[in-house]
Amino acid sequence: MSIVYKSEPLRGAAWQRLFAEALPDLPFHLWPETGDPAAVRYLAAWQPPEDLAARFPALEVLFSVGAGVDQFDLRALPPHVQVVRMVEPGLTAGMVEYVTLSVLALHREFPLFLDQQRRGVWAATKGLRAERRRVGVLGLGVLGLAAVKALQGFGYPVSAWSRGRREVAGATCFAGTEELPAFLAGLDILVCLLPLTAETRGMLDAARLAALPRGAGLVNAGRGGHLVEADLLAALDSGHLSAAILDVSDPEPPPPDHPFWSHPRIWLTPHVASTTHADTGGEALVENIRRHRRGEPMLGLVNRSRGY
Ligand SMILES: O=CC(=O)O
Repeated sequence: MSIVYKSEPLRGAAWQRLFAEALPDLPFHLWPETGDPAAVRYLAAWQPPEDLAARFPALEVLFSVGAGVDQFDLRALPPHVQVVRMVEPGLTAGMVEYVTLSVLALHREFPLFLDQQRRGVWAATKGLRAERRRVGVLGLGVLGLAAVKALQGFGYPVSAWSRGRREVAGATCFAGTEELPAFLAGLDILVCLLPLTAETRGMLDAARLAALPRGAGLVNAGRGGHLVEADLLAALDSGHLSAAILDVSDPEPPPPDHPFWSHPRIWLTPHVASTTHADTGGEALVENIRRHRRGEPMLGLVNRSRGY
């Protein structure tokens, strides 16, 4: 029985050392080294090999080394293979930082002031107290929930939307497609932390952006595929939206002549909102393999038909 790691090599080397101590009976191979392919029970990867099923016939669990699993072709995996996304405190903390920074930047109108600086304009605005700035988070998974709690700490009235009904202390929760317009209509800042699935692809389109109040701002730290980029540009250029902070695009990076590079009201970061940490991520993987061996549910287990 063994595990193969196929992703960023430095983190792989750290995890190999950790596994040698924590699970010494489980050989840890760094791709393209796999040992006996028929002995491979676990694969930790960002991009699995295309011939996954034929190459590793005894594979039981495919672990994503990141929070998302949209990079996997879930339909092509043998039905018995379990899929697990990364849930680890370092990844969550990084996302909380990014979302907090972005919401504070929009709340304090930094995109406007930096654009004014470039144009040599010195003009103050009145600003708004946090208690009056309505912030909404799309997605209430591990990351969405952590973001909601952090934002509540600043005094923002926070609401959240999820596919299924959820309750979060102190937050107004909306559920399902039918409640999406009401959720969006009550926001000054929208944060997208959804998983990318067939249902959420293209969700932030002209109609959804138009449902936000005039002057609202957008943070997308989910996936580029959630956003119809042309619709965002139109909403910014018409003045309906005030600014957008984007960590993701589709494709990544955007083509050299893409307006995202130079738009005065867009801040673009190169998919850095959060990454799996070598230490805490390795510990989370060890813990999940222990759980799997004991027949216990793994943290971050993906419902394959739902896609997250
Ligand atoms: O986008 C990054 C991840 O899925 O961890």
